[in-house]
Amino acid sequence: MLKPLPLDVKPAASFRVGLTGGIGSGKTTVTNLFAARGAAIVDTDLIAHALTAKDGAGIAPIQTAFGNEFIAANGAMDRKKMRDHVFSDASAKQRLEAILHPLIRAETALAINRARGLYVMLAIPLLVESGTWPQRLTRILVVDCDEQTQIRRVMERNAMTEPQVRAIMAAQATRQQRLQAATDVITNNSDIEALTPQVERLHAFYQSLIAKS
Ligand SMILES: CC(C)(COP(=O)(O)OP(=O)(O)OC[C@H]1O[C@@H](n2cnc3c(N)ncnc32)[C@H](O)[C@@H]1O)[C@@H](O)C(=O)NCCC(=O)NCCS
Ligand SMILES: Nc1ncnc2c1ncn2[C@@H]1O[C@H](COP(=O)(O)OP(=O)(O)OP(=O)(O)O)[C@@H](O)[C@H]1O
Repeated sequence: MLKPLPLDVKPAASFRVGLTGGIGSGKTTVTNLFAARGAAIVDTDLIAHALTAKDGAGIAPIQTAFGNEFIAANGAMDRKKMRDHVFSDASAKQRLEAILHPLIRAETALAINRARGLYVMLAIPLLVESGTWPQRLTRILVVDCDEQTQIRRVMERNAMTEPQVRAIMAAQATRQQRLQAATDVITNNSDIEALTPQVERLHAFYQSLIAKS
């Protein structure tokens, strides 16, 4: 039985876990398990989605830079169309990132200030790729997954082909680069049940580090 969540607790400001992993490695699945144990999750993918939803701050600059065809009828960014575009055109990806990354950083800073829980866990897909995140984090937790499993899970979830998934993976750090940057690793090659003991061990470890600090 899990203890009631410490929802009103201001987290230890200096203790920040950055969680990363390749596309489909299981970041969301793992952060949900930490959230259930009282960690405050700030998920930069969710922030990026909100910025590109109808009336999000990213919509007007994206419309100007990419044209109306990248805005869906409901006013949100057409995600599938943009995904196909940016992962086959590196300069388009750079233009999209130049619009969204400063907005994501600003919203992330606000979300960290609002966060309540035992500690803050920041889910950042491009943590290793970014020059700035690693030095702002206390721990770097990598969700590691072998490439075939990663590809299979994304193909199943997003109805994508293997070349499409591989094009996204090619735009990301390699598995090796992520593992080199890691202070902690969760392996997600088998079933969801295999994640729980790994999460519980690290959650206890993080709390012990906070208690000592
Ligand atoms: C390219 C877009 C349109 C694809 O949308 P889609 O709904 O298919 O994917 P979603 O946003 O849920 O992201 C899923 C995963 O794709 C990968 N990914 C997304 N953006 C990037 C990127 N710029 N470079 C490499 N991988 C990326 C990450 O592994 C991420 O977890 C979208 O991801 C986007 O707007 N990206 C730019 C913002 C960004 O860099 N986000 C990631 C870091 S917060
Ligand atoms: N251990 C597992 N067993 C079975 N399915 C899993 C497991 N871990 C994750 N999945 C499934 O694989 C897919 C990808 O997982 P998840 O969304 O957690 O990854 P992610 O790293 O957050 O993805 P993205 O990079 O696209 O944001 C999801 O459909 C999820 O339900």
